Amino acid sequence: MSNTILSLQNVSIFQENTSILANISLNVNHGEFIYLIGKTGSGKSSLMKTLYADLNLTEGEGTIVDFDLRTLKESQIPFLRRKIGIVFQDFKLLPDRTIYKNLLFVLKATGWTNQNEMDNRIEDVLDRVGMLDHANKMPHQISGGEQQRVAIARALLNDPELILADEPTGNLDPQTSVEVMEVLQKINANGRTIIMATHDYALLMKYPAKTLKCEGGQIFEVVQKTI
Ligand SMILES: Nc1ncnc2c1ncn2[C@@H]1O[C@H](COP(=O)(O)OP(=O)(O)OP(=O)(O)O)[C@@H](O)[C@H]1O
Repeated sequence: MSNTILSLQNVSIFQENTSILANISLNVNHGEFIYLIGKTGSGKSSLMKTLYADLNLTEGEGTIVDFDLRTLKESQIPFLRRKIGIVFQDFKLLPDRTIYKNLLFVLKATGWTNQNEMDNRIEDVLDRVGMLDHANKMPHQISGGEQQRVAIARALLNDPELILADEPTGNLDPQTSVEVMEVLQKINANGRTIIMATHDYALLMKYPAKTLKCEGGQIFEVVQKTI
């Protein structure tokens, strides 16, 4: 098996015909933790969206968790999304149902049918993020940090090889950010690859890792002291 989980070659990314990132190349190996930084509007979210096929890849070559982004068909997107866990800044939990039912909804939507297996899986992922005791609460009954833990649990449901986290601590206070980061670190220590877009330089300093910066339509690796 190749050690590469993500490869982009000479990729250009557009939003409504405007070039956002031009002719970029990057390679991510299994098990890496990668930060993606850069000013507002520099293209971090556009890159993330390309990786989870919310934006079509129209220029260059890209493969991710063994899917070819250039030739990916609409019908393959659900299968790609099962191998990628996505975590957003604003959690995106369904407000009208409990934590348990939020997770059940995702399992059913991704093809699970056996009730015992679904219950075991939900218990497992909630336990991993320390939220097992909150399964029957509604999203509004838990804090932002707890909602983000649940969102991470949701991303883990299908045991993805790669987690894409787009500013996962953007709505959290510094202490809660550290707690959520500890969860992501643990997931990475268990062998999962994580790409995390962030503006939180305090976290970068506390948890050093390979850092890629979007700037001027390009993406390049930076060493921490020059950030
Ligand atoms: N749906 C869209 N339609 C048109 N233009 C868009 C769309 N989404 C983003 N853009 C533009 O693409 C550029 C890159 O935006 P993007 O969201 O990728 O940046 P970012 O680095 O993630 O910013 P932030 O740190 O604020 O999240 C910006 O100029 C933005 O206005």
